[in-house]
Parts: sequence; C-alpha cells; structure tokens
Amino acid sequence: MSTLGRQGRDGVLVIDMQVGVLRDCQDRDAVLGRTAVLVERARAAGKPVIWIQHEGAGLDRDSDAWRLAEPLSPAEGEPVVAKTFRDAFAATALEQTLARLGVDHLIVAGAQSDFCVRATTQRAAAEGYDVTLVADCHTTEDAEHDGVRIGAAQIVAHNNLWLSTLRYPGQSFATVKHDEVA
Ligand SMILES: O=C1N[C@@H]2C=C[C@H]1C2
Repeated sequence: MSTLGRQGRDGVLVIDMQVGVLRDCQDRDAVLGRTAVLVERARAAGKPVIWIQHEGAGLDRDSDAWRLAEPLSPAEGEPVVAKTFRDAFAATALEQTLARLGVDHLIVAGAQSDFCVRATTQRAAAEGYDVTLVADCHTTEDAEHDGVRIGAAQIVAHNNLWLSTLRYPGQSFATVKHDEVA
C-alpha cells in the first residue's frame, strides 16, 4: 500500500492493552489512563479506533488475562482484531479493516513495546503506512537476555528513538506524547 501524498484518515491502533499483558509492565496505570484520553480524543475527532487483542501465550480467550484492561473498552462499531502473532497484520484481517476505514496513518498505543508494538509498527511501515507512536502510551516490563538486563524504561525510550528516526520513501514517522497528537 503506497502512502505517497497521503489521502487517507488517521486511525488509532491500540495493541494488546490486556490485563495479562500489562500485569508487570512499567507505569501500567498511568499508561492506561493516557491511552484512555487518546482514545476519547480520537472519538471526538471522528477518527477510527481499532483494537488488537492477543490470544494464546497465557491469554486464553474469555479469560481474565485476555480482557482489555480498564478503563479501556471498545465502543459500539469499533473493530476488535484478534491475533496470535506479535505482528498484528500476520494472519489477521487488519489490513482489510484499515482499508475499509480508509486509514493510512496509524497512531499507535499498546503493549508490549519490545514485542507486539515493535513488530506491528515495523510491519505497518513496510506496508506503506505513516506511523505515529504515542511516546507515553506504550509500555513493557524489564527483560533479561544472555545475562544482560534491559530495563523497561530503556526499552520504551529505544522504541521511541527507533520509530522517530525510521525512514521509508514517501512516508512519515514520529513519536509524540498523547496530548500532542493532532
Ligand atoms: O507484546 C505482546 N503482546 C502479547 C503478549 C506478549 C506479546 C504478545
């Protein structure tokens, strides 16, 4: 999908803001509160809100862990796309859903920053969307790999650095705070 001379609409994409995903994530409650503000402002501006909900990996459908965390809740008619891979486009109807809504600029919030948010924003960029990552509306938990500890704050900051410096021909990328989203 090309976005040269973007003609489409902004859409807010809320990724995996589920009870089980957020359980040990940094600043969980504040991130949820800011995301709720982002969603309300999008609705007031007539921008579509699209919800991604992960299934599997301990997030069994209809379980408490699988539920979207309060106060977030899809409004009547807002699409909820279930996924089983980190990339929300993989084996889902997300691309068709966005095309139906005429969305070609994704304003992204969600969890976890280093897994599903990163995988989905990279795929969206490669598919030709403009992407705005809402800098204070994504989160994750501390990680450790090969004896190296990686703090959640570092991961969040690096995701913001990575997305804001991403370049694809004819596309734009930015990280903005939730109250600066146009
Ligand atoms: O970032 C993520 N969201 C779901 C839970 C962990 C991965 C899948």
